Amino acid sequence: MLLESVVRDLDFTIVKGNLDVKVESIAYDSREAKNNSLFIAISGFVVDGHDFITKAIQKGSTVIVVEKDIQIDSDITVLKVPDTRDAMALIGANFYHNPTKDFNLIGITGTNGKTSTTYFIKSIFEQAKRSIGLIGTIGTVINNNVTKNKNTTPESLDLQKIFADMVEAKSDNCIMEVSSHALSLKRVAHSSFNMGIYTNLTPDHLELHNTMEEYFEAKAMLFDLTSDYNIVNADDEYGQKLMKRIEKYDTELITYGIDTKAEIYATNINYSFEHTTFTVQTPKGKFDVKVNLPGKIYVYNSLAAIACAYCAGIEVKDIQAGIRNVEGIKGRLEVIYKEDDYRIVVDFAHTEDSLEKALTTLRPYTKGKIILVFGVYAPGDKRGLSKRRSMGKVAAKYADFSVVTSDNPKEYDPNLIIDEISESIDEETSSYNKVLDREEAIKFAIDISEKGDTILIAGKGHETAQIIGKEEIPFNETEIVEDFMNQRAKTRERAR
Ligand SMILES: CC(=O)N[C@H]1[C@@H](OP(=O)(O)OP(=O)(O)OC[C@H]2O[C@@H](n3ccc(=O)[nH]c3=O)[C@H](O)[C@@H]2O)O[C@H](CO)[C@@H](O)[C@@H]1O[C@H](C)C(=O)N[C@@H](C)C(=O)N[C@H](CCC(=O)O)C(=O)O
Ligand SMILES: Nc1ncnc2c1ncn2[C@@H]1O[C@H](COP(=O)(O)OP(=O)(O)OP(=O)(O)O)[C@@H](O)[C@H]1O
Repeated sequence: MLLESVVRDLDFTIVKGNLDVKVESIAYDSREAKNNSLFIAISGFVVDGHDFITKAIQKGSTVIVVEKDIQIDSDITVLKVPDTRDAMALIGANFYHNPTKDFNLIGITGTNGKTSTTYFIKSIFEQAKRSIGLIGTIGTVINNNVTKNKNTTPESLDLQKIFADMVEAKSDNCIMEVSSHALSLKRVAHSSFNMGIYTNLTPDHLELHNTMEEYFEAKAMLFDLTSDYNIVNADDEYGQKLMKRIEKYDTELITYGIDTKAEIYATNINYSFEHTTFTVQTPKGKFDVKVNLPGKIYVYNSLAAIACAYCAGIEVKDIQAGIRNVEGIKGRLEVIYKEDDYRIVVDFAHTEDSLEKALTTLRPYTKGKIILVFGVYAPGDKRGLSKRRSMGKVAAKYADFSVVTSDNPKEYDPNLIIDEISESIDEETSSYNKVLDREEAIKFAIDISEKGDTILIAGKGHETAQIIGKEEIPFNETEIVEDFMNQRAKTRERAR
């Protein structure tokens, strides 16, 4: 593609060279630069992409896009823009022929419930025979092929490529999780969203956003990018705030809730561990729904999906079947071992709110004790302290016994992280133990458990690796529990 087309609608100045250059590929990492590529220099959190321009040129880049004044001697084209992250989103959209204009793009944001809601939406759309791609924490799904993403919401250039792949695969719809990082770091800039869905807002990622207000503003940005419908949880305090923020927009606002009467709301809710049934009231009438997951959180998540399907004009029978067909979601209150009323459950809860919700959801179905195995995934320095303390408080309040262990310590000292969580628990109760190694922590929890207990292994959910230092170490909680239980059964058999 000619550079002139690649930079269409971009705000830039030509530092040197001209626009009559053929661009064969685009890179934001010098290691990915190829012959006749355009390299975009991003000022990162760790390093500065402007320091890798020479490397990119050595690898064949012939166009460089910068946001800083940089001396470049090579005989190439250099463009300067106010913000290279924003420029990358527009350049990506241009290079891949604006794929989001060719399908119905639905974005979902909020602290918790995004992944689960996307799975309900996907199932409903498929039931209605509408093709749909998915982008989120579990990966990208196109025609049921799953590929992993580095981030929940990929970098803008990668995202535009995924959108283009979806258009090529003839997906008419795309449901994607939009993280607050993505909104702040312009990963979804220049994408045309038809619908935006808001779930809830509770403390998380404050190392990037500093305050809840900043965090809210980041999430709210999604609703500046939507054209047709905004779907908002009316029971959520920040949802109410969002509704006020967007009330003047032309986009139609559809609310959902349980405690607040909203456009889409649930009544007659009946809970059991295996499933929840309720009646949904909509402006066009009511119908019954069955969700195969326990607790109020999955009523919310299915309501968000129902509101989305309602806006898309999907028939009631397809909505009902679509929700019912979701048998369970990997790593979301997933029972990985069961013997009578004894259960071992894996859940992706990794914030104070989700941990509280997971523990309170399990409580009514636990005859004995709830034993919680958890760590905290947050920067191991001062920035992660409040998360460690508040998750410690939740554990002390809602679990009967906590085994404090490592989550993804990354480059931080896991012992310090565990000590800080434990200090917070210790202010309330002495019912906890520290076990550094996560596998040993799981085994310890099983060893101290009794009939009727529930063990909740929280934090990693569907993940199959632990990040220690810079290494990703395979770590599969389901396999660890299965192997350990098999071994125990054999040992007991031999002892008889
Ligand atoms: C804080 C954050 O979001 N960081 C993202 C950011 O990294 P960064 O700005 O620190 O990049 P950097 O390492 O300083 O490098 C700067 C630039 O130099 C380039 N470079 C670097 C080295 C080199 O040799 N050559 C070169 O050109 C890099 O490619 C980059 O363009 O840009 C990178 C490239 O796009 C992202 O991969 C990276 O996500 C990291 C891995 C991350 O952990 N992000 C998390 C916090 C995140 O985004 N999470 C959200 C929310 C998840 C949730 O729902 O909870 C998500 O959407 O995943
Ligand atoms: N509506 C909800 N409100 C509060 N907590 C929830 C809700 N739905 C799910 N959870 C809890 O949050 C955890 C993560 O859920 P899910 O993966 O759906 O959220 P997410 O928003 O995609 O999270 P992430 O962005 O971190 O991937 C679940 O394992 C569960 O413990």
